[in-house]
Amino acid sequence: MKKIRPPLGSKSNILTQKKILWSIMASIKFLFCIFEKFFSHQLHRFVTKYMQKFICFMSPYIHITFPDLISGRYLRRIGVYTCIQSYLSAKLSERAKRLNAEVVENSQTPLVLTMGDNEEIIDKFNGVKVWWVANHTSQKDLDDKSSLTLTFHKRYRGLITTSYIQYVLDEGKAIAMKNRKLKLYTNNPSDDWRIYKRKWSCITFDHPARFETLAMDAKKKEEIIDDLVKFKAGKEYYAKVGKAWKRGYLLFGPPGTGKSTMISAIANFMNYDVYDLELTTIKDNNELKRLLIATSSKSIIVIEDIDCSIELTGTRKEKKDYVHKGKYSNIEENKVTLSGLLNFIDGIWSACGGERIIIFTTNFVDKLDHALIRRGRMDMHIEMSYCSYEAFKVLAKNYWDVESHDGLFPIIEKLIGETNITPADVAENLMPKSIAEDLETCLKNLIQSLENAKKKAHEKAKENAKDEDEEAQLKEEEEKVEAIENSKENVKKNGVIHEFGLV
Ligand SMILES: Nc1ncnc2c1ncn2[C@@H]1O[C@H](COP(=O)(O)OP(=O)(O)OP(=O)(O)O)[C@@H](O)[C@H]1O
Repeated sequence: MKKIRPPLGSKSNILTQKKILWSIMASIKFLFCIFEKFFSHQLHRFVTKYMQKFICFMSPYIHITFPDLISGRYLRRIGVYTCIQSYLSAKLSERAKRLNAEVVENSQTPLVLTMGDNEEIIDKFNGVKVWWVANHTSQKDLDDKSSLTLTFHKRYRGLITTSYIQYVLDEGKAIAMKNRKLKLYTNNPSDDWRIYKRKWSCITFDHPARFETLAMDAKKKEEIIDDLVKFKAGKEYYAKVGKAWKRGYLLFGPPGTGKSTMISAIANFMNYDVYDLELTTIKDNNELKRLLIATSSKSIIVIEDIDCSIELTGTRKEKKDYVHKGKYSNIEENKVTLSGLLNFIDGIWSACGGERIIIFTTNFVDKLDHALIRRGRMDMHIEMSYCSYEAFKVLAKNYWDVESHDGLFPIIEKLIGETNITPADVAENLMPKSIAEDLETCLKNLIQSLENAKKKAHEKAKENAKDEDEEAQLKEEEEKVEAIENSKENVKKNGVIHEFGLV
């Protein structure tokens, strides 16, 4: 009798298929258990290894894993993992469905969204599809490990390993740099290097100064901004002309004219970290070089009050003479020499890393050795001068959001043209000391300060003139006495000659 088969897709047929599937799976599991139980560990590993190799050989896909090597470190530099994560977060997080939220301290955007565990997202590069998967393994007694795996078809190996990965790294680095908070570094005394394993200590750099709030001549400000923009975009240009990608600025002017404020404005404008180099704690040129090597690119290296930090004739100076009197005040000599500093600025080591700005500040530009500040080393000399009316208007806008005042601005304009006042003093007057102080009170305070400064300058000039007069009078008298003495001497000499003549 002919057996009647149940129709395909019927309930009994599906049940039969399920039974077969279950029995195949059970058999595999059974075989696997026997294999695990009766074969040695080595053989087990050997078979697993070759199974994996076989699967890889059969699969047309390539997998590249990028581990998070520096997870959890205090000084977290922007590494490959961070770059890729930034790229994926910014470009693709809207496509991912499971996200991790992280509160990152050093980021401009405190809440950073990254791909969730085992989340997969697809990216396209020149029409080629790639897959990114985030992995996170948490093992007992071991550190948590995170990694990102990139999968693509082996046909596109060349394109992906050269162009795409580089593209992702460049984009990710730019995004990470834009999002991070700037850092302010200061060098540790070398005796502490071994203890803390760090040459530089850092804190978040949060100075609000910007070029818009900087009170100075608008044309000069524009020139500086143009120079910075050109420098930032100048990677290829510097390579073409064979020059290291760095630029030096010398800021000079009286105290309180905004040299430090300018450095902060440059750092914020360029989005660069600041390395504040304290020369007086450095023992010798070698240490100076090692500190330089430990700085990163996209940074500003600052030496404030360079005239107080080093003997600029090239000879050494006693440490106890320095303004800085700390741990090292008992050290007799600072062995950082002028030639060491010149090497620091443009020796072969200075080229490592690139994209660096070096800034010196001084109140006494004439005291500096010409070799230190010649063009090429300090490419731009910027004079920070006393407050002009234009600069005052910037400060008035900063502090009170006003651009004019019919009664008081013209008086200030006249007085500011007649006397020297630093932007720091103007700023101090414009800042209200209590809630009761309004704009008019502050402007009147400023007028009072300007009048006082004018009076003081006038008295000083008079005193100087008096001193000069007295000095001139004294000189005249001295000359007269000298003339009388000379004539007496001559008479005496002539007399002697005469006497000789007589003989
Ligand atoms: N050009 C300026 N624009 C805006 N604010 C300024 C300017 N100059 C000075 N100030 C104000 O005065 C304060 C002191 O200025 P700053 O420290 O930048 O002067 P400096 O020239 O570096 O002085 P020093 O030579 O004593 O170090 C700043 O905090 C800022 O508020």
